[in-house]
Amino acid sequence: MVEVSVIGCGHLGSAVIRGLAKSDNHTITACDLDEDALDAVEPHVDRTTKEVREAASAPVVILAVRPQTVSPVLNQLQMSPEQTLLSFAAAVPTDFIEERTGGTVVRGMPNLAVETGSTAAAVTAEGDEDVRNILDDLGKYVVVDESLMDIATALNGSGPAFVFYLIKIMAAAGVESGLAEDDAARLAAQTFKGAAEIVLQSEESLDHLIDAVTSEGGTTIEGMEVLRESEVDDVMERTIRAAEERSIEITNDFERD
Ligand SMILES: NC(=O)C1=CN([C@@H]2O[C@H](COP(=O)(O)OP(=O)(O)OC[C@H]3O[C@@H](n4cnc5c(N)ncnc54)[C@H](OP(=O)(O)O)[C@@H]3O)[C@@H](O)[C@H]2O)C=CC1
Ligand SMILES: O=C(O)[C@@H]1CCC=N1
Repeated sequence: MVEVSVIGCGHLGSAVIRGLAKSDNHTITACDLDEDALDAVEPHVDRTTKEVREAASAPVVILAVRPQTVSPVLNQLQMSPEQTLLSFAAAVPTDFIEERTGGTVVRGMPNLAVETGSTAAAVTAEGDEDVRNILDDLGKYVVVDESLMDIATALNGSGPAFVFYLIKIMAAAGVESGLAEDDAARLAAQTFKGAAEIVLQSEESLDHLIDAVTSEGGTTIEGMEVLRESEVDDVMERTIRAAEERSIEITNDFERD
């Protein structure tokens, strides 16, 4: 069992808690100022607290508060170098955190799929065995240089929102043609999941996989023609860039502090 504290039990923190609870490998302390947030995660944790200092003793402390709340939380968090502070706060540089904690800092950017143990995460270091176990239980991760955390934040951190939007558009087209909403939503979501699984498991290129779906004289070729002639490449590029630029902007604010 790895003892872990999660500070901030909002959207991400509560999803981390539910994901870790499913793996059954962790003793979890949940910390938040908000009583409702603690009540919501209470069935999945061993202990809840409103006091940051009570969450500070675990070997791994996960920081899942909003960027602007990081500094006040760190002011109350007494940690030592053998403990790891695993920060999931977007755009908060490692240096900024290291200057304010005695703990060993690992910066990470997961996404909401921590909930199902299928997150895509970028981390600046693998950390010790406890940290690696936690990351493994939450999904898959890659180790990247800190300079790449802004693009990771846009791609895999914000990414689920962009994918949810695409699922919504595809499902809506199905409903427009007569599918029941539930059926359309399931077909669209399962199609994303299945396609993603093929990409992860196949050694073929994405162009090869597109070809494999595109039967001669069939349906896909018509759809692909519309897609290729559209502005979707530019739109998705701009979507990712906008999120990346915002991450850089927030990072710069921290570096000025
Ligand atoms: N949402 C996501 O998909 C992802 C989020 N992140 C990062 O995770 C962090 C949290 O994001 P998200 O979960 O969306 O935000 P939320 O606002 O949903 O959650 C933050 C939680 O922290 C609580 N909080 C505020 N101050 C303290 C404090 N002093 N001590 C303990 N808890 C406190 C908040 O309470 P209250 O609301 O009362 O202030 C809230 O419950 C951010 O830094 C974000 O960049 C990273 C990857 C993905
Ligand atoms: O929107 C945000 O700022 C956070 C970071 C990545 C996902 N959510």
